[in-house]
Amino acid sequence: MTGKRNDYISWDEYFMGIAVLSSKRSKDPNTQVGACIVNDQKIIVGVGYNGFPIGCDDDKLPWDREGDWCDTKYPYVCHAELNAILNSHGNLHGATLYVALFPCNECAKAIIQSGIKRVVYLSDKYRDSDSSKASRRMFDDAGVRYEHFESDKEIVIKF
Ligand SMILES: O=c1ccn([C@H]2C[C@H](O)[C@@H](COP(=O)(O)O)O2)c(=O)[nH]1
Ligand SMILES: [Zn+2]
Repeated sequence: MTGKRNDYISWDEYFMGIAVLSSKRSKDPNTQVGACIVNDQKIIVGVGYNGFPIGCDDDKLPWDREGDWCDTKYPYVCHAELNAILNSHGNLHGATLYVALFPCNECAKAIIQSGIKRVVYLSDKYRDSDSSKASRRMFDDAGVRYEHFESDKEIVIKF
């Protein structure tokens, strides 16, 4: 056989694959989110997933979705996009964020402020929420492009 193989994955599939793999580290029982930031040289400059802050015990803080706000996960969980930004090194201006879930309004603010200019997302399950509407509004104003990830590939990892 001669020549290169042609069933290799695209850059978008590669980086979204890393975002999805990162989500597998999440301990959230309902929604696992991973994020991967890539600079304009196609170099990964940050990864993250949703979880409690460093030093906060995942076995002690709540994972509930409902009840008294302080007894749910929401006030404590650090979102995947924010973790990826906080974990990043180097300049994020013009970078692309690959993320397993369309960013909430709080993450949208951090994305814009960090200089990220393109967001590629997989799930948009909260599309009709006020938070998603606010994110789209801010992205549109700030000139951040966002696009749904499309692929017909299946990537299986077996260890
Ligand atoms: O922009 C976002 C929005 C949400 N997340 C995280 C935060 C939570 O851990 C889950 C959402 O939980 P639900 O049970 O689906 O409400 O997703 C994130 O990382 N980034
Ligand atoms: Zn968020």
